[in-house]
Amino acid sequence: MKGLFLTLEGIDGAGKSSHIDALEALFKAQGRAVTRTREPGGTPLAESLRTMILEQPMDPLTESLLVFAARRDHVVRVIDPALARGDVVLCDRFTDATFAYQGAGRGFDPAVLSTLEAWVQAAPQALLQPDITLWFDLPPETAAERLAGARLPDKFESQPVEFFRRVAAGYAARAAAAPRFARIDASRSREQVWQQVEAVLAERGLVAADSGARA
Ligand SMILES: Nc1ncnc2c1ncn2[C@@H]1O[C@H](COP(=O)(O)OP(=O)(O)OP(=O)(O)O)[C@@H](O)[C@H]1O
Ligand SMILES: Cc1cn([C@H]2C[C@H](O)[C@@H](COP(=O)(O)O)O2)c(=O)[nH]c1=O
Repeated sequence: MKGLFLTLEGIDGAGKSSHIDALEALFKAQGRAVTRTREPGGTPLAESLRTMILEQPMDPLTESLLVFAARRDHVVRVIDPALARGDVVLCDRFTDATFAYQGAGRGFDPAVLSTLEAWVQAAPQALLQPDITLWFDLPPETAAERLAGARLPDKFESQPVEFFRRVAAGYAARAAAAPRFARIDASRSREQVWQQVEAVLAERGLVAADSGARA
């Protein structure tokens, strides 16, 4: 069976992670093997880099290089082998996050990011890209309200709302340019958000219409 690469994207606090358990259950109920992972991270080396990226101040080029270094290790050790086995890879963030955060958020040159992407995601036929990207779209003010008090903010979560407006605009631009994006209105209740996720997967023929899984 052909592997399926599904990524979840959105600003911090958009509600992505709240649906990963249900996504895993949904695909497993269809008889699929699932590899769950995240970025930055997903391998011991990439998780070490994640700690640096999320905790230490650095300039946007350093940040971009570390994010792509982590991604290279992740792609080679986890994502490529899982897709070759025919797994569904559920990845909490991937390269769209780099264009949104380092590109739109930090103002770093997207042409340099595209070059790094080409090196890191090089594949025999074409660039490795997600088959589908669930984009959890939520106003930054609502995300900030949801995150307030929920956990200790990391380097990115401590950024002002203007930063997240730019990140959100970055995601919107990526989504407008690539049909693999499916916009999820993340301002709804958890149940309504999950219903949108299920509907999108069914519309795209990735799961059976009435799968029975619940968020
Ligand atoms: N639909 C919803 N309505 C209200 N609150 C929600 C909803 N979905 C998630 N939340 C809450 O919002 C907060 C952020 O959710 P979650 O951790 O899933 O977001 P995230 O996109 O994974 O964030 P991050 O990328 O920063 O880890 C959590 O406290 C979660 O319980
Ligand atoms: C992949 C990737 C991530 N980031 C940022 C986005 C988030 O603020 C954190 C990851 O935290 P999460 O709770 O696991 O979502 O990292 C980034 O700036 N660039 C990237 O490429």
